[in-house]
Amino acid sequence: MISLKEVDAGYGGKVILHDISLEINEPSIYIVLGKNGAGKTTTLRVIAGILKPFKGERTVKGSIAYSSHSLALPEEMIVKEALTFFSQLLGGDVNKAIQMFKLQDLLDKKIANLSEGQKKRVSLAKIFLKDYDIYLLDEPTNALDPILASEFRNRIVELSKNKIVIYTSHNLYEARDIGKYVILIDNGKIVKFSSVSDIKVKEYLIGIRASKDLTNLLPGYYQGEYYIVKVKDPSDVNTIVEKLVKEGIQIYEVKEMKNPLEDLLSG
Ligand SMILES: Nc1ncnc2c1ncn2[C@@H]1O[C@H](COP(=O)(O)OP(=O)(O)OP(=O)(O)O)[C@@H](O)[C@H]1O
Repeated sequence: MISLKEVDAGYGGKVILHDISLEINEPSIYIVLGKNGAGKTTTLRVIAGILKPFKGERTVKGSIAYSSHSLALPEEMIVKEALTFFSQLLGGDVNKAIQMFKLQDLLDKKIANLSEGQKKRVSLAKIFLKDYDIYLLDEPTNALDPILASEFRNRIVELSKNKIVIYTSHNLYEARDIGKYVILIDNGKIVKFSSVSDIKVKEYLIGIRASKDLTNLLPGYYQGEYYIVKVKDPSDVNTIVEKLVKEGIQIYEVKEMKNPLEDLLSG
């Protein structure tokens, strides 16, 4: 259970979070969205109990796993030593965590010499050594390769059946993919707390790079080598791709040109 009541919090006397109230009881995935500097990490720090509010009330019942933005790893240790150290400190099963994050080949490497993604895997393995009641995950898939990121998201969905997971992200697609609730933070305030299914995005801008000129086939326009089409729902992209393939056109790339979160935050 997490409860914040009229919390102000920040750093060095400067208020960053203004009058934040939040009640979370139901096990589920809550995605915290917001622009850079909006206050997502600060909110997680308050929930984690690392940052004491200037005013208001914080109540949390249950054990907390916190995966911070800054990875906070002992850089001089090799991976195996670090995980053993964490398991001695926190308890838990090192081998399970090693397998979960595919760390077998990295065990004898010094943490300082790992790539960002590899460090992220070690840092996530640390919080999956044992079970917690509440998981606070600050951009957990950032720097993970797409396969690991997808496996990780599946694991989190499974976990959220009986745990509270609060997950910050910049990506509304990721939110839609796994989130049940969205907490939108803007300028240190919670401006929206709703079901993901209630979030309406006006339109998605999709860029298509293809073997032929698409001007006469689809309503849209060129921006560099991408042909831009506007769709109301991400699933419309499949229909468009199928249509183009039927016309014998080769598709090199389909990508999201603008994060729909921008629309959400601009009202
Ligand atoms: N340790 C700190 N000391 C002073 N100010 C800080 C500190 N950490 C964050 N801030 C400030 O607090 C504000 C909110 O930062 P926070 O990290 O919570 O944002 P965020 O939404 O997580 O951003 P991002 O998406 O960039 O991670 C920013 O203006 C930031 O400069």
